[in-house]
Amino acid sequence: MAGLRFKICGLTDPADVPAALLAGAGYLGFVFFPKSARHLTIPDAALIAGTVPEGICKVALTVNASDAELDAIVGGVPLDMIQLHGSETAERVDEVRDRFGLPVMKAVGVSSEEDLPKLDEMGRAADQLLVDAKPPKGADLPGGNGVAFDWRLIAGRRWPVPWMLAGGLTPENLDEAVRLTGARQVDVSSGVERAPGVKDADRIAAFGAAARRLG
Ligand SMILES: O=C(O)c1ccccc1NCC(=O)[C@H](O)[C@H](O)COP(=O)(O)O
Repeated sequence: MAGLRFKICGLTDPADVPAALLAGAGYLGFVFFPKSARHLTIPDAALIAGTVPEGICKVALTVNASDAELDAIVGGVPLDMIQLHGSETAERVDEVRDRFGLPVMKAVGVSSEEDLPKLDEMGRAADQLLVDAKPPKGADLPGGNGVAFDWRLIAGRRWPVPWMLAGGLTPENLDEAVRLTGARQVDVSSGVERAPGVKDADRIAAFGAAARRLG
């Protein structure tokens, strides 16, 4: 398989796009979740996504969104994929794919072995899996918390669809995370920020360099 592909998630500024592209990102994520510091309005997301060249996958990240909310997002922003990051069921994954005609990436939070069957279930339903850390107790956000899970839990596990490792990744720990899990796609948000919702071009470049070394 080709080199390590990565997604920079939670872009909030138009200047984040060239930084991510220069680093070699293959996916860019836009967060639609008002409690998040990375939340974008539809016009702001349209402005940023509109600058992304063809061939780079633009992902809308939503949490238990209704059809009406998804209608507004998909109707207002140029997108290539929908990420479902809430408690959506396999049936909802199918519904969203059918209604919007876009591939669906389903996020599953992992903190113990008990979470692994969910990965298998969603690996049969979704077009891609995002294998993320479960949020800490009491967290406001179901993802983007900058925490990692025990990567050994998924060592050697595979699913029938492409999957991405996420949760607490940084330029510094990417090597170990990939070595332990065998991931060929990864996702990062907090690890390339200087403050919640504020991406750091130098850290994005460092993440891209770490990904290239693993490619
Ligand atoms: O990033 C957010 O603010 C967010 C809000 C609500 C649901 C999910 C969210 N992020 C999901 C992602 O795909 C993150 O990139 C992923 O959880 C990894 O985040 P991090 O641990 O901060 O690198």
